[in-house]
Amino acid sequence: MTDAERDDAPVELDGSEGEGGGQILRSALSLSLITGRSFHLYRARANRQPSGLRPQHLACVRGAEALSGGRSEGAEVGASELRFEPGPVRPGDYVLEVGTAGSTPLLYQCLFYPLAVAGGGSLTLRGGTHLPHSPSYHYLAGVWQPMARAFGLHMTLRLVHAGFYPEGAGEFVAEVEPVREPPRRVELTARGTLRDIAVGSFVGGLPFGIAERQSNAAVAALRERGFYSHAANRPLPTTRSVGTVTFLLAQFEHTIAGFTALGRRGHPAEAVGREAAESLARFMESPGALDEHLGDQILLPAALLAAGRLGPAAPGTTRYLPERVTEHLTTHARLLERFLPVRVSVDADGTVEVAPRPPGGSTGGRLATDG
Ligand SMILES: Nc1ncnc2c1ncn2[C@@H]1O[C@H](COP(=O)(O)OP(=O)(O)OP(=O)(O)O)[C@@H](O)[C@H]1O
Repeated sequence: MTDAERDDAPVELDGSEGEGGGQILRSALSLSLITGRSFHLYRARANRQPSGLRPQHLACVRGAEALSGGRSEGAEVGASELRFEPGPVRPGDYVLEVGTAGSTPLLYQCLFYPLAVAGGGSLTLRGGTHLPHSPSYHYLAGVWQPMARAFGLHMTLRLVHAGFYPEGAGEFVAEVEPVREPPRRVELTARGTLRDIAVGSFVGGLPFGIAERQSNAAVAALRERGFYSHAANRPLPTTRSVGTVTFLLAQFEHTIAGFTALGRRGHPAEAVGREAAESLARFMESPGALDEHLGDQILLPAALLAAGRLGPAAPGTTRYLPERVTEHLTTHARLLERFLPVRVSVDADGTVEVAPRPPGGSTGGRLATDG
């Protein structure tokens, strides 16, 4: 056991560091459940307006308590300080609500790793499934899920109802398997040739013609840039909420990238389709193997692999080239190094390496963002 793991004192976390958003809390909860270490978060979400914890963050705290019988202090809306003490995670089936339009994919990413490491189970999550500034359900299923599989983390996902802002009221069900055969090394430093672009255009509770207009615009904007794509328009089941989404899934020889654009009132369907196409076009201009969001999200499984926390296999190393080194990425990296004996470093060309920390070694090297 290393120093980083032996320490019984709560991990002290300054929530205003770097990006200063909700991700610090969500990842701290995941890591606390996996390592058994408690934490004290202060200045929570100091860089956001309004600052402090929001209902969707509290839903993650409640979820972490439900999985482990752990305890928290200070978990209230608007709170800037929180203490969390985990219990042992119990494999099993859980039904959790994020409340009005909180993100179920973000809640899932928080609880999935502890549940998988503990032996698996199922999560039925209710709230928003397609919300701004978070992974959409389609991104989770199309991009994040295959990435997790590369680390020996398997799941089955099923969308029951889509939930859009502001009502939310969506639901998805995840069957989480125990970890199997983690790899020794994950190398995602080149995407290789482009194989396929699928345009998915969806409407929930709104006229189907909107889905056709979104996908026509996305296909045309891609064609103008020299990319050929194929489209499928689908209705999504909803309960109370209505909304639309365009999701582009780009398959490369070695990696997958995904781009979500959401409809909003007063925003033409064509603009939504073009927005998704432009995100993909920007990605194509970079040498990145992974889109910028996966670039911060992959750090958690990579760190678990490097710390030997994914089953009995020896610690492994992950190397990848994200579209951009974002502040989300660097903030997340520093957090992981607080809980686990790992080192995250970024090369001059932007390649990220997550490796076991050498005995007596310091934390990562250059970690400046490019933006
Ligand atoms: N379009 C997108 N596709 C996939 N993932 C996304 C997208 N937009 C944001 N994300 C991911 O969602 C997460 C959001 O983290 P952030 O710290 O901003 O959390 P938050 O709780 O939403 O923040 P806030 O503190 O603003 O409430 C990040 O992992 C980011 O990569």
